Amino acid sequence: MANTSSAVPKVAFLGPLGTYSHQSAHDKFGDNVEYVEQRTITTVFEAISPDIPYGVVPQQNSTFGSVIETYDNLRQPTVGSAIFVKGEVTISIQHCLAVRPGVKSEDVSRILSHEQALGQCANFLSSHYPHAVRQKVSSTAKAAEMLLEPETEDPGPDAQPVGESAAICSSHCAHLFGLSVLHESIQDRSDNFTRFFVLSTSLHEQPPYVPQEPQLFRALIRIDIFAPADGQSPINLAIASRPLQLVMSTLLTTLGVPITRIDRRPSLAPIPFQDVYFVELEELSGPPDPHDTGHREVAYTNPLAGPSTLRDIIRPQFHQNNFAEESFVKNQLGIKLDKDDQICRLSLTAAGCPLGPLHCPLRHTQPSAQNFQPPKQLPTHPRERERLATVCKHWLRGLCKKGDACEFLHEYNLRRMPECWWYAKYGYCSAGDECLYAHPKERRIECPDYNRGFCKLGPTCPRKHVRRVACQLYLTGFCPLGPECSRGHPKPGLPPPSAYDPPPPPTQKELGPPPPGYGRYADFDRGSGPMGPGAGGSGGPPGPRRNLEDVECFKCGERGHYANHCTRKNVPGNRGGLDRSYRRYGNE
Ligand SMILES: O=C(O)C(=O)Cc1ccccc1
Repeated sequence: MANTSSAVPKVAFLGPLGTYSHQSAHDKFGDNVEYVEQRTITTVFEAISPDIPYGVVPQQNSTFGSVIETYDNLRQPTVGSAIFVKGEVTISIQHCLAVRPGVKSEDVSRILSHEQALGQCANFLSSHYPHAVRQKVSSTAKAAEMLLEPETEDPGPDAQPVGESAAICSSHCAHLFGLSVLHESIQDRSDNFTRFFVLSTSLHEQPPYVPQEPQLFRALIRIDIFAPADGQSPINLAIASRPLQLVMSTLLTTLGVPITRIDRRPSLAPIPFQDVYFVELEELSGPPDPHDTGHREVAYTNPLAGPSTLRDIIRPQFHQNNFAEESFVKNQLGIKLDKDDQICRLSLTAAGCPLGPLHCPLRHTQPSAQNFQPPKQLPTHPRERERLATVCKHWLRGLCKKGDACEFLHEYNLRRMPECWWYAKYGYCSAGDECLYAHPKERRIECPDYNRGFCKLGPTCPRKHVRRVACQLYLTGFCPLGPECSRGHPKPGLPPPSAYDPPPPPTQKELGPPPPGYGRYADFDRGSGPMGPGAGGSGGPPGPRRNLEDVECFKCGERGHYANHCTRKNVPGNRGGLDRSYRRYGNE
């Protein structure tokens, strides 16, 4: 049994002797320690100190779930700073119903036990003792002990008989207290296990039990909001107002190790409906065993220390490079650098860090999303490439309907203006250098390759491709018209390099009349070609200027001037001028 020498380490447990906590503590520590019984789980936590450096508390039952009192104590700030979860032990729980010797089952009107034991036997109690009052006490052994206590209060002469009490405890406990067992193995599930935490004042020291080869490593992480003390930054409140569930869900999707358990209790922070989470992580040393009953040697690893991938989750060490120059820049030059904090691993995930860059204590780098875009595929066809480098002529007039989908540039860029229509068509533009549109010099000469029969550049060739029917005379040997011939005279030999040179700027004489429809000359360009007067110069070849005496004003109907020079502004009719519809359709 317990070693009473004061030199041996002490282990606090939920007493009195005979509890499952006592049994589990003994399973773990054996006879090499002194056991110090405590009245409640809370007092076990309180007892842990340099004098009593270890404790054992029930934590989770396979049937009834978490031991609330333990988790409530795990919320305390001392846990994680002065008290650490250092190990665990799992035992099988077999309850019995014990009574004072001589008490029969029909006399039982009250059943005492720890709330966990009452919960694990709930079905049995409902079916066998439906009318018995269930009373929670601090432990199973305490319940057994209470059966032996004399009635303290005098019930008075008129009081009804209260009946007999029974206790749910282990058979060993019943035997210890000299009780009779009415029913054995009364828990609702035959496979009923409870895990106990081994608490220690030291995170690093091995507790006084023989360490076995651990089969897995676990870590318990508490995620909480700490209440802002007076004078503290209001940032804590800001964090508090953020739902911690978000942190949790992000953690779940981000952590690379299995989360074996999550518990949640109301936070100790004075914020309504704020919870504290306990996340249990597991680092498997081998593949998980599907027939695993949970009885494996477990070592608790400090997630912040030691060679463990768990540490990387809590304090990720990646991306952190300290260069020698940094200290020189900071200390010698006194230049402020970016925060030296670790980079927040959550911020690098797709879900992002729920605390945001303002409230997260770690560094949030913000690489541009552009960095992760695949490079934009340039069109392969040279003509398409040329388009990408050309301002959209429709956009320039505010008429492009394609918006972002337009393959031309939507920006003012004088270097990338589209080609001047007049220049492209006629090889000159009367606006000359004033013209905002592009005047590619090559456009003014005919493509010597095309004239020979084939230009490999096709439509992308900057020079003019003028289609001509080959001159039959020339092909058969001699054309008397020579260069004046309007038909093609394809040369068999390679053109000289000078044939590709842009021509010298045209002289005023060469320019001739301005192209049809161009600006201020537009009125004079309405040639009397096949489309008749007023057909417009756009697209048509420049015709000879009309004699003004032949021109009839569209507005007033008089001859001698165009409508834009009409002085009779108030004449009614079409577009403010005369109604001349009768002329077209007759006078009816
Ligand atoms: O009361 C005890 O004996 C305890 O150790 C707590 C407990 C109760 C029921 C199952 C497991 C642990």
